[in-house]
Amino acid sequence: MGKGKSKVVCGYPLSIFFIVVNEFCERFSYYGMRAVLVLYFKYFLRWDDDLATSIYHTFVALCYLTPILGAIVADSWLGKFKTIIYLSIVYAVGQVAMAVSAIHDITDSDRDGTPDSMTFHIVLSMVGLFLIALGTGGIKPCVAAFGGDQFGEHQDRQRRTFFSVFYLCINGGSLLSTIITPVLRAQECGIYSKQKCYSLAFGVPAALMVVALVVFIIGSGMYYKAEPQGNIMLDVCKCIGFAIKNRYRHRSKQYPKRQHWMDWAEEKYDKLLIAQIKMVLKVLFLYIPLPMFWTLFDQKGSRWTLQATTMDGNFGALVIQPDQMQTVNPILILTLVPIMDSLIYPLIKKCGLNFTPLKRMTVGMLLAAIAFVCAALVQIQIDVSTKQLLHSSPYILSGQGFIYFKLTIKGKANSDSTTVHNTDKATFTLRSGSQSCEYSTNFGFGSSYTFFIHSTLVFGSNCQDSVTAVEDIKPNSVHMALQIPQYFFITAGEVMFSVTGLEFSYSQAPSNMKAVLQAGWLFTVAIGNFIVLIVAELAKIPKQWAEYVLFASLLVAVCVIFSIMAYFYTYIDPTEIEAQFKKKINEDDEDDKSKPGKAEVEMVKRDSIKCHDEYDKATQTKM
Ligand SMILES: NCC(=O)N[C@@H](CCC(N)=O)C(=O)O
Repeated sequence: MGKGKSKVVCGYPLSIFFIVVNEFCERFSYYGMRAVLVLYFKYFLRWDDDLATSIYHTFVALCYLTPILGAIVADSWLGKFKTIIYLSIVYAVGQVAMAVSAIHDITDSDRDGTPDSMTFHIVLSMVGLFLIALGTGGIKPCVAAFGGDQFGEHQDRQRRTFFSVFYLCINGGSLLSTIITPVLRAQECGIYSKQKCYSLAFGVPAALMVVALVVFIIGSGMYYKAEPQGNIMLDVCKCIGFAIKNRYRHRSKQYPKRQHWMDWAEEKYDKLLIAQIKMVLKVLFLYIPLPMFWTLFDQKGSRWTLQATTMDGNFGALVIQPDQMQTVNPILILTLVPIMDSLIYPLIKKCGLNFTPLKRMTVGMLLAAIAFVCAALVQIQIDVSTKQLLHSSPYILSGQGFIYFKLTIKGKANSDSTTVHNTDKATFTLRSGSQSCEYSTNFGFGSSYTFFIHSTLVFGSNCQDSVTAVEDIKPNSVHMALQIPQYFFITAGEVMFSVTGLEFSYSQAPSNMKAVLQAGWLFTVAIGNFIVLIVAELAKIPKQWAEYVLFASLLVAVCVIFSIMAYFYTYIDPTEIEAQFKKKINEDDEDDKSKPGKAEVEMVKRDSIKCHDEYDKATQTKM
């Protein structure tokens, strides 16, 4: 059944239990730390919003670039198992560095509650983040591919289920940590003085990373560990370089054409390697349009959260903060993945439709585009209902015996600033020397008020009558629940696109390049994030709804291109192709030994024909 020494439970190798638990803990660690990172920059390191945002996105982008490094190390040097162990240690050290960097007491020699040497905290946290990006990115392509490796050749169904469960664990970990770490951060802790407890908010993810590592090591005896097969990336680059050079040297018409430009490497390179490179190039070519999906998907954390700040988060007993709306995504993932796997896909199959991976991914893209149309409609609703400036208070009342102050009620979640939460009855204390009095009022989410305090105010008495509140900006009236449809569509799209793509990247990769192709898949996420920055910077569309429509249209256009490319894609079984190649190569070697005088040029031609035959035989199914 499975390939390792693992026991088999209900048709699944027991070893994958350790892999999915490891993933759960690792994702808890990653998303938990990420959830409070911007607030740490802003309120602990005292950075402004722009610097905090830029460093945050640079960190996320780095997390999706380092998978290439991890994959190269795994596939060509250490193997996936050792790579996961070593990089998990690097990762855990990074998380611990973050936790330590957030202990204000370390440099708070005057014990006033603020660090005295910010440089120490900044340097330590940057080193921590670099190690985390190296660790999380490095192990990411290896863990998924290592899980896939545990299944035997005839366990396609189980392997597909594994990738779904794997995705559930990612989102289970992310959901829990996104709820828990902000709560931990809001606690107060410290030795000399009590401050917001970022060290605890980073410390718990660090502990979870150690748990992830321990769980992974416990499963050690059960795993199937494929041996690394030399510096495959270097071989691939050399082989491609040689094919291009050789093709250029033989550009004259007198040389017969070859079926594929990579066949020009045949004079020097193993036919198996050439076939494997062809497989990888085919999939990488198909990846070209994919970043556009991530461009839309990753705006949940930016544009959609900003949109939520202009909405009403009052759900009766529960007041939802704008950034908490993001938890709708993992909640929906946990609901939709089982529904899709056990109901929708089998139903589609029963109807006789062949809903292939590439068709699923195409539908996933369309759903993401629909999500952005929903976001645009919500935005129009917000724009219509919004925020007219009712008064320009300073001009109305200057010099009339009033002093005034302005208060904006922001929909920020648990920020460290003095935030008055939606529908809270806020109480202000007005002081003059030792005298004071209190003023209370109710606020609406997103509203802005100017308070006029009469200069004849008598302290000691109730100051309620001496303060006049004027509403400058109306409270948000469009409810955050209206974001649920866009979250639903983007998450349904994610299930079809991302879960399927993860498995597709594994199943279509040659045995020695599984992690490399996973890294290629993750690289599309990094590119997608860069596109957000570029489009947001260059397009500068004044209306937010129009920007949403632009992104939706771009994705639909890209989706059409992808569906055409997918139509011409032929699914392969890399294991079968590799086995056939190895067999043929052995037969040829035997042949050559028995016929030593055969002309070399004839041999190249014959092998080339066989090579195409094997490849063609094994690539029959279309989109
Ligand atoms: N719902 C978020 C999620 O599942 N994220 C996954 C996949 C991210 C990606 N872009 O590939 C994760 O591994 O964090």
